[in-house]
Amino acid sequence: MSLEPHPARPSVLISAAMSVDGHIDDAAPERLLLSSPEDFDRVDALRAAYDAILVGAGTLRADDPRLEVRDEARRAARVARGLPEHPLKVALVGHGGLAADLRLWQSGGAKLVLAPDAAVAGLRAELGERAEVVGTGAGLDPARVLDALAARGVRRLMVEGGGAIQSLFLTAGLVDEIQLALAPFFVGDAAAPRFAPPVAGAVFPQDAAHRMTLLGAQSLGDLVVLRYAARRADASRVTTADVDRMRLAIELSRECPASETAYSVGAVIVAADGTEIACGFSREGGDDKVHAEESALGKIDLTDPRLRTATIYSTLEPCSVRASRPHPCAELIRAAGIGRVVLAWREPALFVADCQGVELLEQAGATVVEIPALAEEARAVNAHLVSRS
Ligand SMILES: NC(=O)C1=CN([C@@H]2O[C@H](COP(=O)(O)OP(=O)(O)OC[C@H]3O[C@@H](n4cnc5c(N)ncnc54)[C@H](OP(=O)(O)O)[C@@H]3O)[C@@H](O)[C@H]2O)C=CC1
Ligand SMILES: Nc1c(N[C@@H]2O[C@H](COP(=O)(O)O)[C@@H](O)[C@H]2O)[nH]c(=O)[nH]c1=O
Repeated sequence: MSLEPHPARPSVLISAAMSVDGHIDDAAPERLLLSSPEDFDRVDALRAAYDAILVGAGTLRADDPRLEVRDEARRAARVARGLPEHPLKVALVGHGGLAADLRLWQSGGAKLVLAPDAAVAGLRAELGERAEVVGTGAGLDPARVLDALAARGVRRLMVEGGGAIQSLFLTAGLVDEIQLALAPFFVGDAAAPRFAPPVAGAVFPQDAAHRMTLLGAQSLGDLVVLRYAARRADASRVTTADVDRMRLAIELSRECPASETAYSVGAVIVAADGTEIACGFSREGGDDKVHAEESALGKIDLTDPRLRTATIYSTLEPCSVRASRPHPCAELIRAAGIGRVVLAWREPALFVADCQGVELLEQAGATVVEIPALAEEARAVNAHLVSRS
């Protein structure tokens, strides 16, 4: 576990072609061409403008794509700008099982396979020199995928699909723009893959109350290409639901066994759909060292996919150093993949001279939100300590 600061995450474009009834392919084994030649040329120009192109394992298996910049002049223009001929080709893979003779491996340009740590050894054995294989931790958190790409100098990422990967980035609130080519026909098969299918337990931030901004609609022969600013989730805003959940965390903090040497803190972890995942409080369960966040995190399954879009509420700023345990709570929170942290009260200089919990979390890419209106209530539970500070 480490909390290295990371360079800015790349901007993310989702590019896809869809039938008017919302499908990105049919159910037949051959790849369905939704785009026209002019539209494929538009996609080629887009590819040439990006640092990396990403697809999921499902697309690799179904379509066997090359993901190349086809147009020679565009490749030459990239080289003239000091770039490689082709953008970095990135595959997100969950379990392995990629054929050694996929066209991607024979095609030009560097290839990077990102996979959960558990799948890395198998993929390296499968692929040999065909692609670099890098582990992303316990699962495939899209924010960590972006961090890994940022560390390789990727500033602009084009996500080409498929459906599961579109939903993964969209529901994580990590997409800046969508370019959707609408093909003038129906697929008419419920078994056919659809654009951005629903994901259990996840919500799309671009809902009816948060409509996307139309950037343009271009006619291209019989297709129309829609461009939307996808509006990232505004995670830095305090919502009414945040206040309600922080009040719950403050209630929990009142359950802490009394201590003269440690704060009483409550913590609640909530999924993006509002479901409570876990909660905890300081010194819970007879463990006189356990912190509230640590206690809550200790009750969850760290592979739970809801964590990547979850929020943790803590009445006190998560700790940045600990004498009694190896990992401070700021580190535990990021290691769990939780990207949003809401707190009521910054840690005063009493037990630790200068708590850096907020700074550590922000450096690690988390969004930290304070609710100053509830600070006094959270502090009051600790009045016997802070009256001395
Ligand atoms: N019309 C268009 O513009 C496009 C259409 N397509 C179509 O999309 C279809 C493929 O889409 P789909 O089957 O959804 O596959 P995807 O390409 O979206 O890949 C999904 C796979 O990605 C891996 N993965 C890694 N991390 C995650 C995660 N956190 N969540 C979900 N998946 C993860 C899994 O691999 P593993 O199986 O190893 O666990 C999973 O099976 C094809 O029919 C293709 O033709 C694709 C691109 C563009
Ligand atoms: N079928 C379809 C798309 N499919 C996308 O194009 C990829 C294939 O790229 P290549 O290797 O260059 O042929 C494929 O894997 C998928 O990402 N894209 C589109 O713009 N329109 C389409 O109709």
